[in-house]
Amino acid sequence: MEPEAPLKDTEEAGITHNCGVFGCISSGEWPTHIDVAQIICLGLVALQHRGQESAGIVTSKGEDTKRFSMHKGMGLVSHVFDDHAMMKLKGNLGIGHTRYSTTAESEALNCQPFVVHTQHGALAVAHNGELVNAESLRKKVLDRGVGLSTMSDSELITQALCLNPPEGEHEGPNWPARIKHVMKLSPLSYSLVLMYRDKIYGVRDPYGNRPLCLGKLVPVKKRNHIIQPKLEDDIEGWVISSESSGFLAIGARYLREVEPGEIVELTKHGVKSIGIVERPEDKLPAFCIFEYVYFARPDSIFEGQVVYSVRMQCGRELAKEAPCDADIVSSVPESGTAAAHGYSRQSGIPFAEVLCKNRYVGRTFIQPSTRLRQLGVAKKFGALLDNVYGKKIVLIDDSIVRGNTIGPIIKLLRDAGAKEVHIRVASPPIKYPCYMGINIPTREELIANRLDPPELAEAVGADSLVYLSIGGLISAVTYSIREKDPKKIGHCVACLSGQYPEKLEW
Ligand SMILES: O=P(O)(O)OC[C@H]1O[C@H](OP(=O)(O)OP(=O)(O)O)[C@H](O)[C@@H]1O
Ligand SMILES: NC(=O)CC[C@H](N)C(=O)O
Ligand code: SF4
Ligand SMILES: [Mg+2]
Repeated sequence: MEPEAPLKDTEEAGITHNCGVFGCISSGEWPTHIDVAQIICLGLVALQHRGQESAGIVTSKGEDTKRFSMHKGMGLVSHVFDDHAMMKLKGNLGIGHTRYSTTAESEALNCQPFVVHTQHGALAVAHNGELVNAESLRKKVLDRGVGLSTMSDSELITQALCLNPPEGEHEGPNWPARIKHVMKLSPLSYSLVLMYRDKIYGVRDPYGNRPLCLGKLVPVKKRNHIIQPKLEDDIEGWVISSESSGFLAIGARYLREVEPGEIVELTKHGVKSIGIVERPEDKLPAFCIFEYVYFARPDSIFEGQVVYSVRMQCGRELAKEAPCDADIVSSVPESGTAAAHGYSRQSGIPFAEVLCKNRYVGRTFIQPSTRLRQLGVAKKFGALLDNVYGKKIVLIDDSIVRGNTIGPIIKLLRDAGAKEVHIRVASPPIKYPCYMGINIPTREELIANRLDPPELAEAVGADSLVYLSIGGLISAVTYSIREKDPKKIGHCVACLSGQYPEKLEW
């Protein structure tokens, strides 16, 4: 059967937009022997999946409040940071950013980190998230008679940090108090890294909506290809990052997550927690559940668990909720694969690959024109004929958003001789917009608002189609952390349920 409605007027696939933030500070004697800018650059490469529009790095020697070295530009990290750019970036500490725009245009003006000159010297800020009350905060800042040069909510945060805290300041700037003040003015969503003179601050909003974690840089001694840390006191520095995925690549060891509402301070002497801004009493954390489902790299760690293992558990839950009589379980690579392995283990049906992905075509949504985007899926996959021909297949994908991807893939499999194709989706139907840093299509564009599962199955040419339930997703995500204090566990599922962590301003 030819795929119908979901493929009309298609533009892109998936849910888009996030950002990556990264910071690094060297320990011991300054000037340091480690190449801080290079570490940040590699750290950003490992966060590239979070943002591919622009990238920037700001470094500092840590002795001067007036001067930072900075390089920012449009495009991928490897494109922005050529040898010439890297030469400019000297220093003992620095922060970096890789961006997908949410609140202002994707153009050079809005590249991050933002640098602002305060009454006490230069401050650099990198932000992942989106302020839910940007409008009123914007008004507050503008009412002080200060101008903003962009529409970016990240620049707004930077300027809001220039406001003196209500209790005033006596001996120079009190950054922790300023940060707390801004956190009280805006509850979410942000994970921030800030640099002022010889310090980096890391900040996670009180709901912990966006991820942020800490690592330590250990000396790299290659022996049998294993990175061996020497003694504890040999630590070469500290890093802070949206995800831990890049830590091994830069010789860093995972330390811990920054807690919801926590402010941490990184200096040449170490990392310390300098305060927590609490949520309202009755509120649980609201960590974005789609970090587990789709955004994050599978080797990252959130809440003490590896993302890949959580995705496998989603597949197990799906097998319990939506069993299927089939010859093989397979996946839509990349993000659906871990869940397919979980489904296979739970059901006892063997896993086999049915699609070969062209690794040089990136996530579908980054394609530049409508025509190329429409061709996206076809450009991206080929069918593995021997695994497909005459088979009843359960095909797992992590999510269905606009419904652009799944129809052409089913057609590809049928053309290759598949006997039956049953779709199982390792997350629930997405029905509502996100106001916290993720660009989810409009309600009309979201296929789950137009077609229920049997209608969608028919439209995309599947023999059956079942989504994981919200309860099933939450139990997969909390499966390995169920022993933890229940007050410390909570996930945002607003795009699935319509229940937002805070009352929205509009
Ligand atoms: O319903 P749609 O709007 O078509 O979007 C859903 C698809 O988009 C994402 O894949 P993507 O190709 O972006 O990335 P991936 O390789 O990480 O799976 C997601 O994993 C689904 O496969
Ligand atoms: N996706 C993000 O986290 C974006 C951060 C910020 N709102 C911007 O648009 O630059
Ligand atoms: S609404 Fe959805 S995408 Fe947005 S933060 Fe919540 S779970 Fe994540
Ligand atoms: Mg996919």
